[in-house]
Amino acid sequence: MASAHKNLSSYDDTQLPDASPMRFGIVVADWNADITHALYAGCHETLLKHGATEDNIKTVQVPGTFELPAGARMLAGREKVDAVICLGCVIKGETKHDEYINNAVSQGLVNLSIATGQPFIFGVLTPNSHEQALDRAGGKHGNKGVEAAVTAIRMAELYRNSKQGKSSIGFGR
Ligand SMILES: Nc1c(NC[C@H](O)[C@H](O)[C@H](O)CO)[nH]c(=O)[nH]c1=O
Ligand SMILES: CC(=O)[C@@H](O)COP(=O)(O)O
Repeated sequence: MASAHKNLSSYDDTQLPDASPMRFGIVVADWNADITHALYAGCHETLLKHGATEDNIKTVQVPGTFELPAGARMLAGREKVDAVICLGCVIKGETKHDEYINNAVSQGLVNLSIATGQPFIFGVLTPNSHEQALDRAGGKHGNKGVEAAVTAIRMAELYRNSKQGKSSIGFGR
């Protein structure tokens, strides 16, 4: 199964940069809160584990996943952050409602990243069932909130280096 080979929840934490100087935003959707709040816990815990401080993590709650780009834009406009992590869970229903939300949000976050030059991380589950969501929110496929935090730390380093004019980043250079 694809998830078995792509589970960053069991990442090599010795390879991650020190997050102590970094500033993060987390935007979390309250729809399917049993899932998204578990993603949030995994994400927040991982940022702290790598040195981020409580003071340097700003959290915003929005009603649903569709509202994540707007919440992220407001947060990034107000706070000096090195990366914004967006957490949500859209469970497929009978109609194409999920597709409209997922397409809008993924495109919205890409647009924000390109327009601002800042990293906006897509931590949105798009499962077919509640069970698939649980599997990815601390279950058998790990916690995608942890993975979103790992991605945010790496992208925050890239963003901070690039602001300092460091053009050669990665592969030990
Ligand atoms: N069905 C799900 C939603 N729907 C709500 C939308 O995200 C949005 O809040 C509404 O359309 C008003 O703009 N949201 C989720 O996060 N997950 C769902 O499964
Ligand atoms: C996001 C969804 O697909 C869901 O909440 C909406 O359900 P439905 O498509 O059955 O109206």
